[in-house]
Amino acid sequence: MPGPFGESAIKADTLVKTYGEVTALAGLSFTVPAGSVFGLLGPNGAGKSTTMKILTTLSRPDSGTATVAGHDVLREPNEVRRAIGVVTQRSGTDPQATGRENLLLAGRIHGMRGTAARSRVDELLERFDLTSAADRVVRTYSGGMQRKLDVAMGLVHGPVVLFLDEPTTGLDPQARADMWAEIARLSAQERLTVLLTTHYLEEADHLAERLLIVDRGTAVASGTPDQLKSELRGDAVVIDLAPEADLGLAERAVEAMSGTHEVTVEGRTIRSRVDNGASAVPAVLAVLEREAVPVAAVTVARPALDDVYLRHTGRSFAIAGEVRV
Ligand SMILES: Nc1ncnc2c1ncn2[C@@H]1O[C@H](COP(=O)(O)OP(=O)(O)OP(=O)(O)O)[C@@H](O)[C@H]1O
Repeated sequence: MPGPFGESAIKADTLVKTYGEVTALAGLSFTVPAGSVFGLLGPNGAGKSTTMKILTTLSRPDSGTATVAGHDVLREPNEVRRAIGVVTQRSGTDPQATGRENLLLAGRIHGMRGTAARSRVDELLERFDLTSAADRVVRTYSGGMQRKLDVAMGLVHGPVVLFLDEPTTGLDPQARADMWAEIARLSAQERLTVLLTTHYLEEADHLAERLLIVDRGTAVASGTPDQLKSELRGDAVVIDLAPEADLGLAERAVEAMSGTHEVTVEGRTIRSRVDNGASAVPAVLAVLEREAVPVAAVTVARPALDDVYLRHTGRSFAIAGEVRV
């Protein structure tokens, strides 16, 4: 179902931004379907923050255009600001005020007053599981609670697009899992469009329906996490043979199967690449049974997003994270 501004909540078209000699964005284009979670990934200095700043009207591109929620970021910045929520890495909360006071203040900044503001704040406190802590000052909150309050503040005026800059950096695993669940719920149930940047490939894989890998100000790869991973040579199927199995016979049988590549044998383990692991496993088992080769175990492993990242940026994610370009 198209939203009020069509199927795309964000359209960036050939964005260029330079800072003196440094080209932060070199013609970046992408679209974000309405109601989806979109992940922007890239090493330090790739241009993620610059992109966020342009889309949230805090910076102007040298050239190129962008629309957010159907409004042009340059010609209609006020309409864009009304339609978006922004949660930056640095918390915008006042630690000396209570959670409720912070939310009421955020509402007031958006012109919300009286009963409407109070009931919206109650609703958000409830949704983010902060009701019992609502009247405590924020400096007593755990990191996870503070982050939830940050996101609640970004949502107080009911935006249709939410920008989240590294939403779970510094959170413990439980708080991260809670935040993931909340972001997934917001997009699924409320058709909120979420653009997030993250340094956690696992987070991008888990949460983002589509990903854009940015490097040196341009898009180097995009697609669903599964699409990006399937660009690699498919799934790995690992067959552990029983001790009495005929190794040579098993290897020949697997090699002869169509759609099976790169068959290698190590000890009693046969590894191969297949296009689709889930459908290949029953076929592999059937072939080995026909040849009377006893099998101890079969496992399927999908390529990790880190492999995709390495392929497209020439650097592994962990190393790239430390490199300033
Ligand atoms: N205000 C500025 N003045 C000068 N150079 C800047 C400015 N802002 C960004 N840059 C440069 O532009 C490039 C892109 O920076 P940007 O902050 O967009 O990258 P990023 O992908 O968000 O990185 P990070 O993950 O470190 O936040 C970098 O080379 C950066 O040094």
